[in-house]
Amino acid sequence: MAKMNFGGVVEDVVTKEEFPLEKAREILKDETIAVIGYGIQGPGQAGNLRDNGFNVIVGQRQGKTYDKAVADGWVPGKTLFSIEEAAEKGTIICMLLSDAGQIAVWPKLKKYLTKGKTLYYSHGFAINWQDRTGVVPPEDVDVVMVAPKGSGTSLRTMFLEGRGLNCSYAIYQDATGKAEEKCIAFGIGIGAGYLFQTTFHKEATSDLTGERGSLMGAIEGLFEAQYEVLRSHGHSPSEAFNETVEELTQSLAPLFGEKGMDWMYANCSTTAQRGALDWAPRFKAAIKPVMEWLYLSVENGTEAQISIDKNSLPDYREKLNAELQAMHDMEMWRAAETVRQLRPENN
Ligand SMILES: NC(=O)C1=CN([C@@H]2O[C@H](COP(=O)(O)OP(=O)(O)OC[C@H]3O[C@@H](n4cnc5c(N)ncnc54)[C@H](O)[C@@H]3O)[C@@H](O)[C@H]2O)C=CC1
Ligand SMILES: CC(=O)[C@](C)(O)C(=O)O
Ligand SMILES: [Mg+2]
Ligand SMILES: [Mg+2]
Repeated sequence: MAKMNFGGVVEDVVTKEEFPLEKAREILKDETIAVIGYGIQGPGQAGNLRDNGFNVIVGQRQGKTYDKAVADGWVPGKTLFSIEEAAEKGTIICMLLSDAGQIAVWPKLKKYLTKGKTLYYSHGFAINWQDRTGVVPPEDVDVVMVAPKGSGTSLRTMFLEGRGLNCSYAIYQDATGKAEEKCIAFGIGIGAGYLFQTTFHKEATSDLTGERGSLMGAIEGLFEAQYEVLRSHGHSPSEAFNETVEELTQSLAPLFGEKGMDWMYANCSTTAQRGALDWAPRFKAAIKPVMEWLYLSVENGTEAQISIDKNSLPDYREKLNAELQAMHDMEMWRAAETVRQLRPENN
């Protein structure tokens, strides 16, 4: 553990310096890691673990993603199995099915959680809302979590670029006395940037807040509101899109990603700085009550229940795809396609 100061608050975190890959390999050398589910996180975690020299198998039901696993080099009968076969062979069972899928398969899978095995999650969902999910692990298994703070797609691409995606980790149940070292070793194995400690409860609530908030929901709401106001006042799609999204992703967000918001501000005009400093508190005041509403809706289980109900419907995928298509078809995101096409590096 390294003690690091985060804005005046000291936290214990794990980095590859105190916990190198060789140590992680040593800790997990006798384990068979069974990655159950090959959607978004599955390929990222399984691929990184395999490339890092761990003993990994994949369990996935037949269909398009099974074929993707084959295309990625997982060999049927050797490293690629049905969900149940993989769960039987694995000593670390990684629940990387969708959160609703985990509820559906739990009754079939729990019999493979024999004494001393490890049940691994990348989200606090199943355990934190166990009154709604029905997931109650046997007492003689370790239950741990490493939650990558980003898409499984980025986990893989950042690994291939020699970078790392930050992850949180938590221990829910330590039956063997070795849950924590296994958990951290796993996090290093999947290519974490640094690892910070949490609980299943804190991960689940912060994650659902973040994705509904600034990471996905709030940012789309912000973009749509500004784009529509600009368009309704006679600005062209090109102007509205560049002032709302393109400039942010291509010029300004990389600046504050690299050296902080004040540095991004400092690299903009004094006119922009004056206005942004005046308007930031107004947006904060308008948005904060919605954030409190969101947090409450997560904390009291409403958001989890909506996800469970909607994502357990037999046609959830068609319905989700239709909603994503409607987003794709919005003028703003169609304008985006032309803007991307016009990036000099794209033509
Ligand atoms: N998508 C991401 O990048 C992130 C996901 N997570 C967590 O990681 C876990 C996995 O999430 P994703 O990779 O997004 O999952 P996903 O939605 O991509 O689904 C993974 C797999 O689940 C299988 N599946 C779904 N329902 C099933 C059922 N009833 N029976 C059998 N198989 C079923 C699908 O075939 C799919 O291959 C979740 O706990 C999620 O909250 C955490 C961080 C980021
Ligand atoms: C990518 C991530 O961590 C999210 C947004 O929380 C998720 O995909 O659930
Ligand atoms: Mg997340
Ligand atoms: Mg999430």
